[in-house]
Amino acid sequence: MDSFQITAKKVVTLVMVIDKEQRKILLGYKKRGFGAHLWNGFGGKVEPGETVKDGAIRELKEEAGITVKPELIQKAGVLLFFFEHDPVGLECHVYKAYEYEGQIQECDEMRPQWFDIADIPYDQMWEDDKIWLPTLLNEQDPFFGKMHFKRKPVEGGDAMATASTTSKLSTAVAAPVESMSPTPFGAAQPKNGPYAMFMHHVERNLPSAPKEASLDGSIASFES
Ligand SMILES: Nc1[nH]c(=O)nc2c1ncn2[C@H]1C[C@H](O)[C@@H](COP(=O)(O)OP(=O)(O)OP(=O)(O)O)O1
Repeated sequence: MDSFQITAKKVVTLVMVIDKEQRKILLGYKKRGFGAHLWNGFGGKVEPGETVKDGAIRELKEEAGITVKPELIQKAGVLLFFFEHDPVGLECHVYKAYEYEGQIQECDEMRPQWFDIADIPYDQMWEDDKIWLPTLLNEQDPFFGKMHFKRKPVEGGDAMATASTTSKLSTAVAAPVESMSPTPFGAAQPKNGPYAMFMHHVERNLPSAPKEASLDGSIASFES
């Protein structure tokens, strides 16, 4: 486990927008950067001077064009990601929102699209999402998760999606969104990104949401 020891962490956010009535979830296709070519919630680094929640709201606006009021966005959990031989872990604060304002819009980083909750493209998402996203959707939050990743070998068919993945995506149910562009599939794409999940542990139904994780992988404090 020494190869997973971290000495620092980066705080990032992830927002899941859910339409309870229609049983749909808004995901974004990441066009570039960390996690490129995967579907995910909206989020990114928290900037100096802003709260984690404010960072989550800002990233949602930047990446999906929509606004959520601070009182209508709820902390669903914290995930701590460890990457082998990387001394910096990711502390990812996951939020959920059932209401939003504004028009959903694509940006240069993300292409938003609604998916039926029964048809979430887990095979084109970070591998850990299938572990904790059902927890959020089933309202078994707050949760705390620890996920350990190993880098996939560059060669080998396993690390690459095949044509069948492409066709699955094209059948995903989508509600109309302004200014959509086609997903640039065609060439081989990374399946679930360049990392393989090696180990995971999730605690569900916590009495309150974790606020911060310790470098040893435990919960340091809870939201008051
Ligand atoms: N294993 C994982 N599972 C997951 O579901 N989301 C992950 C993940 N690892 C990282 N993320 C998400 C969290 C966060 O929204 C984003 C990483 O934040 P980054 O700041 O690196 O991303 P960006 O390139 O979007 O940065 P910004 O420039 O801050 O927008 O990727």
